[in-house]
Amino acid sequence: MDITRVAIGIVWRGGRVLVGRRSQDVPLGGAAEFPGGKCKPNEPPAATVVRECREETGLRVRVAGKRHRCKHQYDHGRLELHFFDCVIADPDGDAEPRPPFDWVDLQTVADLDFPEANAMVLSMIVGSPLDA
Ligand SMILES: Nc1nc2c([nH]c(=O)n2[C@@H]2O[C@H](COP(=O)(O)OP(=O)(O)OP(=O)(O)O)[C@@H](O)[C@H]2O)c(=O)[nH]1
Repeated sequence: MDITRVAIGIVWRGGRVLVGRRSQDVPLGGAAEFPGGKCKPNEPPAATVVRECREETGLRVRVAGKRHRCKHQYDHGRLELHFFDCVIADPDGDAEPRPPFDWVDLQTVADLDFPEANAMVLSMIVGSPLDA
């Protein structure tokens, strides 16, 4: 069965991370989400995450490191998810994300309703935040 590669960014700034909300008309509509999306054919996940963060939030990020990789079966398909820790590329520049994305502290993140596949990475980031 086909597996779709997805790259997701945990974008850090001052102990907070970027979180948005999926629109209602897509799979897992209304759930909280980190910026990210499907990899294009032959696109490395680390490149996807930079592209998707820019498209979705308007912010330029750089990858600080790999955080987690997992496979997950949803009703809408089987995914291979690549999670990356990211930071704002220009730390002195504008870091105001485009709505619905916003900077959210980890205590709040832990209480939000994310897609199932995020469960492991959520406990990882709460237990071991990136100092950025
Ligand atoms: N962006 C994002 N997607 C996530 C997260 N967790 C998670 O399971 N996913 C899943 O990963 C997949 C991402 O696909 P997407 O539909 O957002 O991708 P995309 O932006 O390329 O969409 P498009 O097909 O409309 O261009 C969805 O199935 C989504 O449910 C998350 O934290 N952020």
